[in-house]
Amino acid sequence: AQPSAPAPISAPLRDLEYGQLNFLHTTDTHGWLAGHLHEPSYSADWGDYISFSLRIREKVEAKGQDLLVIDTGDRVEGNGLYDSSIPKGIYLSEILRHQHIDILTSGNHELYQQNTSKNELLTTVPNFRGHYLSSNIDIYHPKTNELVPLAPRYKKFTTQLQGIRIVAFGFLFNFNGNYNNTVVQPVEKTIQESWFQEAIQDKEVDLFLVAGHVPAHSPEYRAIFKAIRKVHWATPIQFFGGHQHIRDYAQYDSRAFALASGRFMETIGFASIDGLSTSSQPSVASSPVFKRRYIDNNLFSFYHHTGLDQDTFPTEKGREVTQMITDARSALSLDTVFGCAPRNLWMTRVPYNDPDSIYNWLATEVLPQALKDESRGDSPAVAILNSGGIRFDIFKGEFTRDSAFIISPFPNKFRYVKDVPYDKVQLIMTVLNQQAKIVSTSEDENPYIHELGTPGQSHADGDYEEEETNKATEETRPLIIDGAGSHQAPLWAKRSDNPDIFPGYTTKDDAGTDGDDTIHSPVKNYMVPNCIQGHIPGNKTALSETVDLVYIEFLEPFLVLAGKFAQLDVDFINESEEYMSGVQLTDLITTWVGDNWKCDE
Ligand SMILES: O=c1ccn([C@@H]2O[C@H](COP(=O)(O)O)[C@@H](O)[C@H]2O)c(=O)[nH]1
Ligand SMILES: [Zn+2]
Ligand SMILES: [Zn+2]
Repeated sequence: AQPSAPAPISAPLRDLEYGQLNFLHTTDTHGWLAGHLHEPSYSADWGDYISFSLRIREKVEAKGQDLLVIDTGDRVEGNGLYDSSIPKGIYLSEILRHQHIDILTSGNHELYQQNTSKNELLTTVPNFRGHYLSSNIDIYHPKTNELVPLAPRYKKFTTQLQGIRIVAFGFLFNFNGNYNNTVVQPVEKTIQESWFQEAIQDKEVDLFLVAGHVPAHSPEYRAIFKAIRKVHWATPIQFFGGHQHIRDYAQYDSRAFALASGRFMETIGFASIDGLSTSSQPSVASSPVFKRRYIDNNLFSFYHHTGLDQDTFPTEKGREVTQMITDARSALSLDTVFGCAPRNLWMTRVPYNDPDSIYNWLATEVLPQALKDESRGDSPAVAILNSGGIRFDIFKGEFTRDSAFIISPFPNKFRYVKDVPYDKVQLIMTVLNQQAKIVSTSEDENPYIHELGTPGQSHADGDYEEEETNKATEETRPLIIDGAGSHQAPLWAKRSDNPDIFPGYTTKDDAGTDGDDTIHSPVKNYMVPNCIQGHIPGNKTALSETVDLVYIEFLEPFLVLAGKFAQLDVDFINESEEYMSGVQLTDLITTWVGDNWKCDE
């Protein structure tokens, strides 16, 4: 039966512009497959996304067009649905696999821990066999210890309906923070290898598709673009990227574009290309036309773009996956409440030293009050955290087991070295927060910098003033509805008369300012330093000349470098010891919340 027409809802949405070949893209989902439970604008879950892609497929295939679904990595670390199970990821892998993904790749987060990359090799790659590509990652096979590609380097395939001939690759940016069971080869070196050179020599190609956990604007993608263009001066190239947690679209030339689709299941990226050649029509007269759209991940947008409604939109598979997510969250007790936050605490909505900054809260309350190694007696300490280790805001209200993993998912412990001159610690802080100047070896942006600070931000000039960004904002967040579950459309979606425009993503990219599907008003945002410090005890003036230098272990390689610049004669790797019996930041936060943030009876 014909689905009934959707209820007319007046709202400021831009439509999708379909083409001969269409794409849906996710990146940096970091375990947020339940969507955002407190933010209606991003409240659709992986089950809804499955329904959405099935419905879009029906729509485009009815017109004889093709659809490809892409994911570019960082699927793990960042949400209780992944991080709270033992072992990590057991529920997530099962939920993920129900989406049909045509091309997927690994991010850096799949490689930090030995078990995570092992799980990619033994579970995710087989779950997506024939679709998972890994052009520049090798792994020591856990059974044979042989160094093998994590997944096939590339593939050539032909689209179902039109016979568009595609050569696809799957890259990771030049990452060097991986555990030593994997090897990431720099992109620039990989593209000189014979398999890549042979792949791009193919003359019977209508499109090169480069999926990767690589920023849309990056030296890595420019190198791949140049390598392909050396052989094919006009063949269209569509890149999909990620890692910076931003919406972005880069134009390399009139036939080569790169789309990056945000983070944390806030965004479903859409791209389309018209005017491609095909196997049956190998030459076309006109130039291809590329389009892009960033879809806010909520049911209101999904209904709008599919032309369906709450009765006609859901698919059986989508409903089943939504149920799987609900069951997994319940099995993992993710709604267990540890305390109630008295106010919102923001990552970038306010300056990092503002009373409403999450970093200020950590530096002045959590670290001084909860981080203390009793074996160190009265020794004062300075504890250093990388801002990038804090992943999300805290909302006023219930602070749950899920919240703890959302804010601090990493299993990093604290380490320390004794009796470090206080002035050297401050010098180290200065060095860490100006890392860009010190480690940059070329004019290109150095990916090393991204390994320290808050994702999506560059700290090159060391200033932290207000700047406009395209992130979601506090004004979006008052839409939080007490007690609301997921599947909530934005509040304004319910107003059919004169919809308000709420602040949110207002993306500016190489194609202009019309990329977002939902029209928002812009917001301001603040830069965050690479690292913050907390004084233990908290009173700085009472510090003696030397302190214990405590740091989150992720920082150790950066401290080695910064220590050299500060002329501190400390061997961090051999002289440091575990602090407070190996407590992790997540546990520290949970304990502090339980002790300090009581819920009203
Ligand atoms: O153990 C870890 C691993 C990573 N980080 C931080 O994560 C970001 C990178 O995250 P993306 O999602 O790839 O952008 C990096 O800036 C590290 O600061 C960490 O703190 N601990
Ligand atoms: Zn990420
Ligand atoms: Zn990443």
